[in-house]
Order: sequence, then C-alpha cells, then structure tokens
Amino acid sequence: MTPESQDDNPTRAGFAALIGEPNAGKSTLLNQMVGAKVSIVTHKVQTTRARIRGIAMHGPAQIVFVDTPGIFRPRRRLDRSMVAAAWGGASDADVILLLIEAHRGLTDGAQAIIDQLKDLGQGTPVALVINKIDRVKAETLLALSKQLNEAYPFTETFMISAEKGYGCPQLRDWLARAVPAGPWLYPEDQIADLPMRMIAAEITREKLTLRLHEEIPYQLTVETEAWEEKKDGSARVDQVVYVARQGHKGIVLGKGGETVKAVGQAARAELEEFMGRRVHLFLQVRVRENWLNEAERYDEMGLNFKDGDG
Ligand SMILES: Nc1nc2c(ncn2[C@@H]2O[C@H](COP(=O)(O)OP(=O)(O)OP(=O)(O)O)[C@@H](O)[C@H]2O)c(=O)[nH]1
Repeated sequence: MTPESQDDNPTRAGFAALIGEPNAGKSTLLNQMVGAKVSIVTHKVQTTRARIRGIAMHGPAQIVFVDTPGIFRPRRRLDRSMVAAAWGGASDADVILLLIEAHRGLTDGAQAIIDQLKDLGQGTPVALVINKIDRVKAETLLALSKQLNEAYPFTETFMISAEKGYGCPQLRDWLARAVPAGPWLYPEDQIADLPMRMIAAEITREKLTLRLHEEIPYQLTVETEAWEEKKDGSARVDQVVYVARQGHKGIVLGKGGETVKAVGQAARAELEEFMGRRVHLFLQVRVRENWLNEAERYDEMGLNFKDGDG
C-alpha cells in the first residue's frame, strides 16, 4: 500500500509514548507491538537509557513508539537526565500509554507519575495499560482498574500481558485510531530509527548486564567507536566498554579475558542475526572514572547532559 492509494482510507501517523515505573514492561510491550527486538529486555531494572523508537504498522496507520527510561525519583545526574528524557518523550507524543503492573497496583511511584500527568497530559489522550495480567486474578484487576480510573481520567483502559500478547491487538487497534490523520513519518520497512551503532552498543551492554553482577552494569556504558563496511559484505565494529573503576575493568575482562570474550561472542552472534550478515566485533575495556559526569557519554545515549543538573 502506498500513501497515494489511500484516498478512501487515509493514512494516519503519530507518536505514542510509553511511560511507567522501571520494570513495568515498556520494552516488552514495544517488542510485542513492533514485532522485532529493538529495545533490550532483562530482569534488571533501569535497563533502558536511550529514547529508542519502534514503528508499528497497522492497516493505514503508523504508530511510532517512544520507549522512555523508567520514571522514578532521580538522585544522580544520569538518573535526572533519564527522567527528563522520559517526560520529554511524553510531552511530544500524540498519545501516552501509562503502564501499571497488575500485581503491584497503585504504588507511590505510580501515584507520582499520575500527579505529573495531571500537569502534562491535558489535551493528550492517556490510555491506562494494566500489564502482567497473567499474574493476578480477574477480581483484583477490576478493582485496580476502578481505583486507577478514579485517580486520573484515562481516555481508555486496557488489560494486557505484554509478554504473552493478551489484549495487545485491542491496544494496537485503539492506537491506530488515536494517532492523527496524516502521511507516514517513516518508510514502511523501517522498524527502528535507532542508528545501527547504538543498537550494536545496546546489544553488547545487554550481554554484559546478563553476565555481570547487579552493581557493575549500572556503572558501565558501551559505545560503538568505529563501524567499517567491508568489501565482502561484512562489517567491522569496534566498541569500547567504559567502566567507572579500575577494579571493574578486571571483572569485565574476567580471568584471562574470558568474560569479555564470551560477551563479545554472544553480542556478535546477536548482531549478525539482527543484520543478517557477518560481523567482526572488537571490544576494548577502558576505565573512565568520571564517565557518569561527562557530557559526551550522554550524547551517545541520546540524553541531554544538562537535564541532569540539579
Ligand atoms: N509475567 C509477566 N512478566 C512480564 C510481562 N511483561 C513484561 N514482563 C517482565 O517484566 C520485566 C521487565 O520488563 P521490561 O520490558 O524490561 O520493563 P521496562 O519497563 O522496559 O523496564 P526499564 O527499561 O527498566 O524501564 C521483564 O522480566 C519482563 O519479562 C507480562 O505481561 N507478564
């Protein structure tokens, strides 16, 4: 279908912001809607740093998702930048989806988000999306839905399991109608506008997160320094893992370099699958004690350094 052939069925397009507490399931929902892995999902909280977008096509509608970092109470500069990015994404959007975890209900954190929505959400439709319904009984859900709808005048309520896909078709149908009429914002075959370098860095960071202990992944960042297209169709990708302490470098490297080697192999395999061609991945580990306070690191993550001032 081309936009020109749509006279009787005009195209629609718009941005949908996903907001919610850390771990609410935003990345899982994004992957479910878009049907491709564009944002990393792990069991650890606060894994989403960049404002990654995924694009879902639904009939004549194009829905561009803004996957925001979990909104929470920021303490450090990085945290404050992430929260500012999350609210920035929400205020620019045509529709907002607030994800609430069914088994946790209206937590203090969820209430804080609702309070902020009251200032920001005026005029923008906000759908309540109760996620992880596979974890609770139907009665609990109905009571929770009532309680939340008393706390905020949501345009619509959906009860879903982002993981299992329950309720997701209904949500997609609604989104397709909720975005404004207008031409598509991206070519139909483009599933994510995240630059390939950033996707590659996210993949490596995910592998590191899965392999290392809780504390270190939060204090490391991965950047793709160089990307070279080879004549044989393969790509050479050079990445740097920045850690905040000398001691962490040893942990990331592992005994005889075995940890970084395993991470590199896993990341390369996934990157090759994602790109459908061969990749030569080279990882370096560098200590950069102050990376959490360096403006360039924030640019690489798609965040605004100044938003972390406070
Ligand atoms: N049982 C169940 N678990 C789910 C569901 N959706 C997501 N999860 C799990 O919840 C955890 C968090 O999901 P994510 O998608 O990473 O959450 P997020 O909101 O993107 O998290 P941040 O990036 O930290 O803000 C993962 O372990 C998911 O597998 C669901 O419908 N049911």
